Amino acid sequence: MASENTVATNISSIKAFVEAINEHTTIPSNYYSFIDPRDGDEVDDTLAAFIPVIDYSLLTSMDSEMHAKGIQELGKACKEWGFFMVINHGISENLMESVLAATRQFFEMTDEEKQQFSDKGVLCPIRHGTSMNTKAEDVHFWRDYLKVFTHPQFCIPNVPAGFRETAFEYCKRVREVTGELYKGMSESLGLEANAIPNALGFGTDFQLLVANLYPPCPQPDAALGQPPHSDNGSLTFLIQNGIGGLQVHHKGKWVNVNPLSNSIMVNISDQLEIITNGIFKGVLHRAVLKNQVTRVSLAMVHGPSFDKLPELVKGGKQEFEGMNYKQYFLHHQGNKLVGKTNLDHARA
Ligand SMILES: O=C(O)CCC(=O)C(=O)O
Ligand SMILES: [Fe+2]
Repeated sequence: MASENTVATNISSIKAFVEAINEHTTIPSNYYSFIDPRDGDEVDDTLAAFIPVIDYSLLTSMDSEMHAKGIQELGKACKEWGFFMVINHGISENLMESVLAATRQFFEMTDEEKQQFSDKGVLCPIRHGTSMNTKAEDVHFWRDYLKVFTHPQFCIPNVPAGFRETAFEYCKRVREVTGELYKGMSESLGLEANAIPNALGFGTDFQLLVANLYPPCPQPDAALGQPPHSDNGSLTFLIQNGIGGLQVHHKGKWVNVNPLSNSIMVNISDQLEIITNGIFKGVLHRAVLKNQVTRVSLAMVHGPSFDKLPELVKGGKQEFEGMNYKQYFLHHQGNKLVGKTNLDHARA
């Protein structure tokens, strides 16, 4: 039995750790994110009803009034929340469920089967591991992950059966929606539609699949699945297995996200904040835990082309220094994630 005084060392999978403990009442002390449960962290659910909903069919509409309405709503969401739910995106519920099921099956493979994918470094195209960055962090997180490069090269493993095919289709569809959102965002800033796609090198852009597994946690109020952070790319798409856990930070409060059925949660990330000179905000977010069920989420991170220096699309006093995305990615993934401090690294 784990006790409050236990410091867990060498946990290479929190899933395996949880399965090995039959009776557990406390978590290892180096998983405590909060001294007192959720110490000083106010959750305000009255804000949840105001989370922006973006109707994708408006953005792609041939009707100019409808299109303009979609653009206006998208721009507002990017500026005020840095987060929204997309509806009517045209990606079938069946595909979303299949890719989540295949992801879950990946984690359900034996430790021996997963061993070949164990994390060997940030630039490794397939890596399976636990927490966020076990080498750099003092506190660990109740999460196992699989991270795979999916564009320009598609590197999904051949196991479990069907994972590669389903993920290929999902990644392709999500990238199409990303391209349209980039165009809509450009227009919302009064720029021509291709301004953001061009600034990010869309075409040879980077796409990363991040699968997250959060096993049941005996003290869900003491630990976190992921700490408060912003994502390193430009736009992240998130779906989950029907179990909530994402919280976004808005106006100084945490807000639980309960996505509308068949919607995709989208967050603005650091690279869009950089190229818009801070007009769009990368949202601070974190993952909280449950004590009875396993949560699976699938984040598709979209970033600029790896070797391109993303270009500024909005003028004014430049808030950020140019840094190519590969450098930024290495910095973000190779260090401890503390809020949005990685963005400070790119500040002018
Ligand atoms: O699982 C979640 O709700 C959050 C995932 C996330 O923030 C990430 O993978 O970057
Ligand atoms: Fe994230």
